[in-house]
Amino acid sequence: MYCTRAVSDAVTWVGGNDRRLSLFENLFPIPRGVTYNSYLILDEKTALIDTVDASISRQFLENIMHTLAGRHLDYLVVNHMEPDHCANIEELLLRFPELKVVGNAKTFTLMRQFYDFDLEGRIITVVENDTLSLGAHTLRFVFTPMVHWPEVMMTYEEHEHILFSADAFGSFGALNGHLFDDEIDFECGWMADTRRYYGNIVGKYGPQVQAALNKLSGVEIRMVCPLHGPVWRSGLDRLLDKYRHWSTYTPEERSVAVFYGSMYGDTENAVNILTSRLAEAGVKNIAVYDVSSTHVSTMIAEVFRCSHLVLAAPTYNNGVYPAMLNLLHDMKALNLQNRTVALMENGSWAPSCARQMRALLEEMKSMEILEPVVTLKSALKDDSLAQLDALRDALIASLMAE
Ligand SMILES: Cc1cc2nc3c(=O)[nH]c(=O)nc-3n(C[C@H](O)[C@H](O)[C@H](O)COP(=O)(O)O)c2cc1C
Repeated sequence: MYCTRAVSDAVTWVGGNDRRLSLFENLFPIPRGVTYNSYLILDEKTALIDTVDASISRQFLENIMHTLAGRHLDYLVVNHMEPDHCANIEELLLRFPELKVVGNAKTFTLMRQFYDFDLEGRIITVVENDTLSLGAHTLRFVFTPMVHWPEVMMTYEEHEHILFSADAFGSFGALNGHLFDDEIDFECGWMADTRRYYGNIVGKYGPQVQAALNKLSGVEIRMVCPLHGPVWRSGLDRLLDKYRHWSTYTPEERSVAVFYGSMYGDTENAVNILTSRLAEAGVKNIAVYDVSSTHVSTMIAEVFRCSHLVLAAPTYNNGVYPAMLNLLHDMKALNLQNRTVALMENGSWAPSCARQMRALLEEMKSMEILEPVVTLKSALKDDSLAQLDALRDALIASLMAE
C-alpha cells in the first residue's frame, strides 16, 4: 500500500524509511534508521527527483504508481548517482517507455559504470543552469560537484522556490510519520544526527559546500528537500547557519569534548579528575567519550561541534592507543581543522603517545596545542596533580579568550 506525503499541491514525497539497516554505508551506526527521499512533481509534465535504495523499492514503486494515478512519468532527474538513490532507475525505464533520464555528463558516466541497462535515446544531458519546463514548474540545474560526489547537482524549482539538494542538508534518522522540520523536535535526536551525517559524509568537502552556498546565496529558497531526513521549510536559517559553521570548520560552541582511551582505568581516572576540576571552575557542558566504546562517527560530530578537545591516551607498543589513532586518522581524513587541543598521555616505561598525537595534529590545519602536556607514568600521583591543574587553567583561559 502506498505511503506518501504532500510537500505542496504539486509535489509529493514518495520516499520511504529503512529501520532494519544497522550500518549506513556499512560503516555508520543508524539506531534511528534512515530515510531515502524521492519527490514527484505533477504538472503538464511529470518529473521524479531521484529514486531510492533497493531496500525500499517496493514501497517506492507503490508510492509512485499511486501518485501518478495512471499518468505517465516523463522525466527522472538524477541529482546524485550514489547507489542508495539509484536502485530503481532501470525499473522506471522499463515501466515508462517514454521516460527520459535527466543528468549531467558525469551522471551518465557513473550510471554506465554501475549499471548495464540501455540508455540509448533515453537521456537528456544538462549543463549548469539549464532549465526544464514542466508547465507551471520549471527545474533549473545547479552543479555542486564534490558535495560529496563529482556528478552531484541540485535541482531548483523556480515556481515554488524548492531546492532539491541531493545529499546536502540530509540527516540520518527515519521519519516517524513527520516529514517537515517543524513537525519534529529538532534538538531531540535530529540535530545530533544531522551533524553526524554532515561531519562524516560531507565534512571533508567544506570548500565545495562553501562554493555551493555561495552559488545559492542570491536564490530565494522556501523549502529544501534533501535525499535523507526531514524537508526543511521553517528552520532553514538555522540549518544554513550550521552549514556555514561546519563548512568553514568553525566550532559551533566554545565548549570542551574529551576523548580518552584507557585499558586499566588510570588515564580514565585522570580524565575524571580533570573534568571535575573544570566543572568546579564553572565550565559547563563538558562532553566525555571513551574512544573504545564510542563510534568514531559520533566523536567526529562532536569535534565539529566543540571548540576545545582533550585527547588522553596510553602509549601502546610505542605508538598511540589504537582507538585514539583511529579518531585522529578520521579527523585528518575529514579535513578537520581550527580547534584547540589539550593532550594527556600515559605509559608505564616510555610514554610517547603525546608526541605522536601532536605530530598527527600538526598534519591538520590550524590546530593549537595547549601547554602543558600531561604525562602520567601509570597511575596519577600527587606530583602530577599540579600538571593536571595547569592544563585545567590553560583550558579555562583559552575557553574564555575571544
Ligand atoms: C599491549 C600494551 C602495550 C604497551 N606499550 C607501551 C609502550 O610502548 N610504552 C609505555 O610506556 N607503556 C606501554 N604500555 C603500558 C601502558 O601504556 C600503561 O600501563 C598505562 O598506564 C595504561 O594506562 P591505563 O590504565 O589508562 O590503561 C603498554 C601496555 C599494553 C597493554
